Amino acid sequence: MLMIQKWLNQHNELYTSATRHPFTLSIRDGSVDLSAFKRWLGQDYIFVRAFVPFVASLLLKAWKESDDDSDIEVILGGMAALNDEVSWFKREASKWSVSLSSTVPQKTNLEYCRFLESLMSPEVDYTVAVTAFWAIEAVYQESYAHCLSDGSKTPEELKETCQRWGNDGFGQYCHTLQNIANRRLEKSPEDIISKAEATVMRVLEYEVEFWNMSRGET
Ligand SMILES: Cc1ncc(CNC=O)c(N)n1
Repeated sequence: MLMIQKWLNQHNELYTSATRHPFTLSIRDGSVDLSAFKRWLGQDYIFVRAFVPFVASLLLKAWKESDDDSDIEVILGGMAALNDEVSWFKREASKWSVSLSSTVPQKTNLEYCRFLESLMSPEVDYTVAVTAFWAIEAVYQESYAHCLSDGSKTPEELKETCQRWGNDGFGQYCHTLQNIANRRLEKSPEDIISKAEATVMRVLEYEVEFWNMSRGET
């Protein structure tokens, strides 16, 4: 069995808490509190700005370490999507009257961004970093695709947000990332596999906490 599938089975509870979080479930059933959505929007813009240099560092690792040239193209495609995403956040924030310049990063966000920064170190193996990248993207893909699936009552004004990460193209892209990660993991020694697994767990925990921020209790 492929490594990522094995981990998802083993850590199914954690994976489900990230991909079926009360915040995204509330979008899906239409009960979402719009102030929670706005809080998420402001915080996620800050996260995405830190995510760009992480992906740049991953591109550098792929160029130095990858055994397959097409990895670079996949990651570069992810970068291009982020360029578009940054513009989208600005437009969306103005639509919802969220001031991005006065949004203060919450503790969880700062911690998640610091964790990303730790993964940018040249000491971190390409296999570990690309596996983390897959996990970060996959949580959003699964969470938002669920908001568009059969029986969802997602409010019209939130459908574009769900489409951004829930569309089929993004799903295909996540699948490609998963294939890259599995290919690398198959060829990796035990210590790298353990590090990658622990990193995926950390990502999932941070993603749960990130959704929790939408509650605005802190
Ligand atoms: C906290 C978090 N995790 C994953 C993503 C999705 N990747 C890029 O947009 C995101 N925007 N925010």
